[in-house]
Amino acid sequence: MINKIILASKSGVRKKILEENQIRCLVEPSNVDEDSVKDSLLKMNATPEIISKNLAELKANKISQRRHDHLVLGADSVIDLKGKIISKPNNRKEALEILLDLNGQTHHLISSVCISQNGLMVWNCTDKASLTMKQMKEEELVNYLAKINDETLYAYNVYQIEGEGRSLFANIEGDEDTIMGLPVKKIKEYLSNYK
Ligand SMILES: Nc1nc2c(ncn2[C@@H]2O[C@H](COP(=O)(O)OP(=O)(O)OP(=O)(O)O)[C@@H](O)[C@H]2O)c(=O)[nH]1
Repeated sequence: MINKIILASKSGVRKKILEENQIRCLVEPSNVDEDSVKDSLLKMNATPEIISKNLAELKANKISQRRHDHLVLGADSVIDLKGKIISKPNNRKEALEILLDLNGQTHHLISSVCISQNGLMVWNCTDKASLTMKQMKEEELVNYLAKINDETLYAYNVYQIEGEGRSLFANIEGDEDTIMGLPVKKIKEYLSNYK
């Protein structure tokens, strides 16, 4: 069983999820330019799932190319609303627009993971959760946003499922770890069988 890998992510949440599952990790963020990758993939009509898979692989391969001594894990999470990718807001006006788009609708939170070795993908997985938002008044959404600080809003997008965000939803199907950015059960299974 491998229990020490490199996490190619600046996400403290992902590190926490790995450590809570007895997977020790060294952190080396990839700092991949996600927006330019997304833009070029969208020009090729890539789906949100394809975009998240590609970003996870780019992040893992970039670090793995210079760290041949470890397995490297990259990850990416996207919101898929009826086939349209919903990226993180750049300001509070955009955050409210996202919430209004998600309002009363069902969307998917897709988290993709890639494990690379010597600069190449050796394993990957993608997991989806389905979240149905309550039909809320705009005023309620404004009041909700007022409770979310900038750091959380711009790091995690418009909801933190383990926090205030849960109150937005009428129904949630799927793994909470996946929603938080890491389908850790599948990762554990792979690493425990790694030879
Ligand atoms: N705590 C929490 N974090 C969430 C939730 N939903 C998404 N996230 C985090 O939001 C971020 C999604 O953005 P990504 O681009 O996948 O990752 P990142 O944080 O920018 O970090 P990199 O992997 O370095 O790109 C990740 O850090 C996820 O862990 C949630 O409900 N709760």
